[in-house]
Amino acid sequence: MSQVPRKLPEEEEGDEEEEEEEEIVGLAGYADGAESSDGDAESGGDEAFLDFNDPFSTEVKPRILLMGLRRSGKSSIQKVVFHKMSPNETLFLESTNKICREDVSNSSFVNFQIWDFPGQIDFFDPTFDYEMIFRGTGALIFVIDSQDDYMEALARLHLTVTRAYKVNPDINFEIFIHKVDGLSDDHKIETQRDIHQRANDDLADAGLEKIHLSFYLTSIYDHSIFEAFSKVVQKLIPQLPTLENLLNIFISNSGIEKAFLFDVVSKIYIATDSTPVDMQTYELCCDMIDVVIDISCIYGLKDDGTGTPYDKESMAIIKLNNTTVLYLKEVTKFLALVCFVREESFERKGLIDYNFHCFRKAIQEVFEVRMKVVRSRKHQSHMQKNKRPTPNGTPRMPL
Ligand SMILES: Nc1nc2c(ncn2[C@@H]2O[C@H](COP(=O)(O)OP(=O)(O)OP(=O)(O)O)[C@@H](O)[C@H]2O)c(=O)[nH]1
Repeated sequence: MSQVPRKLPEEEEGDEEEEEEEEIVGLAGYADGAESSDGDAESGGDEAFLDFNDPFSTEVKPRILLMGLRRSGKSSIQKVVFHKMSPNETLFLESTNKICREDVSNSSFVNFQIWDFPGQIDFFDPTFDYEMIFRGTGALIFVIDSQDDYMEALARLHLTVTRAYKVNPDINFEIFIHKVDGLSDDHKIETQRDIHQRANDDLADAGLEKIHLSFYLTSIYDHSIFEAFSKVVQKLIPQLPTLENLLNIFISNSGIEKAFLFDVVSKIYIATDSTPVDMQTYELCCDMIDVVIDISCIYGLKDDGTGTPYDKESMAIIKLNNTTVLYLKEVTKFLALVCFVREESFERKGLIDYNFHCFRKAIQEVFEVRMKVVRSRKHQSHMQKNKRPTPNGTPRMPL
């Protein structure tokens, strides 16, 4: 089953060629057609898997697997992060009984597929082709319910990680110690330490200490799940170091304290400058995006309901009572820059805006490089197809 990604109002069909390119570079609009270029994947056809075996396509459209025991919270995470479901509503989610594949590439900059596995599935059943699944995977998120006894989860984690690593050593293993909203601060730290220790000991006992596991404390009841997902996604973005560099240059030349590049739809931040991120700052950014989109949806659309709530004109300034200014500006149709600026630095808004203009241009250039590669690749494969003779031996093109 594939679920339709959340969309903001107004959907238009775009030119097929253009749509595919835009989707890859992340410059596509909210108005993109609902048709997914992953139609093959959705239908479960072989072509989808062939596509994932191609290192280039893996790079641009990685697959993220959500695994873990039953009721650990996998579907809730997916619904809250990508469908804006309120955490309380997840109480009524039914147990997943088959693999749910969702392509998020048409709904946001963040361009990947999420596969939600049912907790009770025995994916090492010989009839189940796990090799095929792990081969095209960028990240494997293993969800552990911290409010439950996690011994069984740890055993399953070990089995999953070792099998997956054998098939594809490049997978990022991301462990979500989930539902920590029910734990005290001390208990959280202790649980994380214990899980970390046991999981790594198990790997060391199996002689696999080279496998790296990353741990996150998460809950759908606060922003921790968005922050953790941001970090998982960032590791899959090949342009990340360039984006970080650009952000560093931008903030140091503009007197800005901190800047985040956000995917507006999912509120995942795809890059930030190299100063440390604190949770409160991130939460404020998320709240600001919500305010901007909500107000724009209510007052920004035309009388007949057309228009988009986020476009080239989108920007917002919020002055906090602690002499800090929050400044949001549109970068591309999917991305927003959210900055923290001191009031005195914000007096030089002209300078900030000029630097922003340069920053935005640089970002677009970064993605244009990718677009050129995609175009030339497409052209090459088109030429190769045309060169192949027809089944009766006659050439397809005049020689
Ligand atoms: N307290 C708390 N409960 C959560 C959290 N995330 C999910 N839950 C609850 O956990 C229960 C199970 O969530 P699901 O998302 O259905 O779990 P699942 O892993 O997809 O389960 P299967 O589909 O059976 O594999 C639901 O009642 C959720 O409301 C969390 O962060 N904190």
